[in-house]
Amino acid sequence: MSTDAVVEIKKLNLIFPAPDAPVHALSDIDLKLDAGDFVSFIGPSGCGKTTLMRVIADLETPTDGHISVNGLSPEEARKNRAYGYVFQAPALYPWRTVQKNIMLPLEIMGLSKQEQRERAEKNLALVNLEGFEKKFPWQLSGGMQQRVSIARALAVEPDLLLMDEPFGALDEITRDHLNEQLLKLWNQTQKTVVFVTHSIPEAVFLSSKIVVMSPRPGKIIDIIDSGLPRDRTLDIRETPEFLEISHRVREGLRSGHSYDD
Ligand SMILES: Nc1ncnc2c1ncn2[C@@H]1O[C@H](COP(=O)(O)OP(=O)(O)OP(=O)(O)O)[C@@H](O)[C@H]1O
Repeated sequence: MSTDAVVEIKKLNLIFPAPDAPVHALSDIDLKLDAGDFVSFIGPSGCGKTTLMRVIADLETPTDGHISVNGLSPEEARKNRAYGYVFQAPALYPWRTVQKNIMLPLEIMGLSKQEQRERAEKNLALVNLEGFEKKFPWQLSGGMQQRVSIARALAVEPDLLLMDEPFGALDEITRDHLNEQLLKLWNQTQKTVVFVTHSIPEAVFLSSKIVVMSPRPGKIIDIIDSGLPRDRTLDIRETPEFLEISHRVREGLRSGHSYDD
């Protein structure tokens, strides 16, 4: 395995055991993600996007094959706090303020109170939520809550930001706005991001690499290295280059019969 890759996966399979019919969730996955990539996993419901991300995060164990994260096993990488995870729902504690929500994992890490406060402040600024430290989650909109959970994930200073359909529950206007903000954040922080989505425009707009998956069993059908500039605005969605990549994603999904599901 080369050491420059942040994530390297070779011939990986994952079969969920079940007494009646085991589920072959991931089949022969080969994938290499480089530092600074913004990678989207796109595919229909049940194709294994979340499972693949959970394998990277050491939340699932593959049945066979090889995976390394920063040249280490996923377990070692997790112990080194390589991951920040953002879920579909913001999963904030309602009885803790925004600041205290962000500080919680830092408290568990044993950082000093001052370091916790500094990191909360810095990462709230990154998601444009300065001044909201003392608010409670229920005082914020859904989009703002999701930004808090992104700030919380970034505050542990992970190499890899793993995002599982973080904007799936939001309206399209809010989602567009957050997509633009997320791209800015990616450019500012130079993090490696892995992002799960069902949306072709979202995947093409955000990504430097798009991984198209098909169900039964979950396979990678196509890996598209996007030639779009890193610094993009939503206007790019009207350009022939954007439409060409979208077309290739759609063709990949169609060849995997994803539309039948
Ligand atoms: N713990 C588990 N035990 C058994 N089967 C599971 C388990 N977790 C996931 N699966 C199955 O594995 C397959 C892949 O699931 P996964 O959640 O990764 O898909 P997905 O592409 O993320 O779907 P969605 O877009 O709906 O979130 C599905 O058929 C799912 O039912």
